[in-house]
Amino acid sequence: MIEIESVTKLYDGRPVVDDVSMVVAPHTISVIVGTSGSGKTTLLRMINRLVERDAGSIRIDGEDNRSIPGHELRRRIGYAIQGHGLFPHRTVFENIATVPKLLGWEAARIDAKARELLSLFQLDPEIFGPRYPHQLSGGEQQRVGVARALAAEPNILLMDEPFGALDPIIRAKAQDDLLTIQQHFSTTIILVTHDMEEAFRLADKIAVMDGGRLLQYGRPNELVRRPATPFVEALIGTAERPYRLLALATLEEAVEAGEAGGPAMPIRTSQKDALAELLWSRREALPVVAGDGSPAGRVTLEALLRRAGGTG
Ligand SMILES: Nc1ncnc2c1ncn2[C@@H]1O[C@H](COP(=O)(O)OP(=O)(O)OP(=O)(O)O)[C@@H](O)[C@H]1O
Repeated sequence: MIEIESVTKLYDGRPVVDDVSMVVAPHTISVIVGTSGSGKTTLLRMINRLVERDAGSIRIDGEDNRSIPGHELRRRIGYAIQGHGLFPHRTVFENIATVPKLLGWEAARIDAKARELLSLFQLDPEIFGPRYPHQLSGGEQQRVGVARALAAEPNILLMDEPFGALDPIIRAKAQDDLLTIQQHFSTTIILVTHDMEEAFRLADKIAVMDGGRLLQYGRPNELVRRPATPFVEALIGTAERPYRLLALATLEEAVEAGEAGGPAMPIRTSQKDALAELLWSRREALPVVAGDGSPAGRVTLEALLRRAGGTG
C-alpha cells in the first residue's frame, strides 16, 4: 500500500505538486493523467525519493519512505521510464541483472529470474539474453526496461510514460503484457501517461492532476459518470463517454436470457467490442457463449445503447 498524504513539492517557491493525498491499494494499478507540467513525474519520483518532498508524508506499507534505506527502496520499488534507460554497453541479461547483483543475489538465482522475466515478456532468453540494446527493436527494448524494473521482485512498480514511444499495435501488446505480469506478481503499479486510452485500459483508479493539484482520484467509471470538475470532463473527452463506459464492462453484465442468430461472442468480450460487432453485422442481438463455449444467452443492441447512455 502506498499512502500519500498532503504532499507538496516547491520549485523556486512555487508548488509543482500541491497538497496531494491519495492511497494506492496493494495489487492495484493507479494511473496518473493530466496536462503537461501538472506535476505527474514529480509526484511519482517523490515515492522512490528521486525527488524529495517539501511537506507531507509518503508511507510504503505503513513505513515512512524516508526511514527506508536507499538500497531497500530500490529493491522494493521498481522504476521504468520512457526510452527504457537501458545501459548500452551491457547485454540484456546484464541489464536485467543490475539490481539483483547490487543486492548480492547468487548467480543462479539471477539467471533464473532473468530467464523467467524474458519468457514472460515473450522474448526468448537464448536469443535476446546475450544481445545488446542496440540489437533490439524499440518495443523489445521497452519490454526489457520493464523486465529490468521487475528483476528484484519489487512489490511496487513506478512507470513514467513507459509505452510512450511505441506504435499503437506494439503499445497495446505491451499493455496486455503488463496486465498479465501484474496479475502474475501481484505488483502494485503507479503509471504516468498522457494517453487516456491507456489510462482506461489499465487503471483500477485514475488520478487527474492539473497545476500541481489532484482534481479527482477514482475508478474509471466514476470519472466518466461523475467528473469532479469541467477539466476532468474535458480530459476524459465528452465525445468518448459512451464508448469508455462500454469498454469498461464485459458482456457478463449485459447478457440476458434468450437466443439470437449469427456468430456468438465470448462472455468476457467488452461491451464496446460487442456493440461494434452488432453495428457492423447489422444485428439486433447476438448470442453469447461462456468460457467453455456453452450458450450463455444473448446481448441486444438496445441493452448496449442503454448502457452507453449511462443507464441500464
Ligand atoms: N528540477 C526542477 N527544477 C525546477 N522546476 C522543475 C524541476 N522539475 C520539474 N520542474 C517543474 O515542475 C513542474 C512539474 O513538472 P513534472 O515533470 O512533474 O510535470 P509532468 O506533469 O510530469 O509533465 P509532462 O507531462 O510534461 O512530463 C513543471 O512546471 C516543471 O517545469
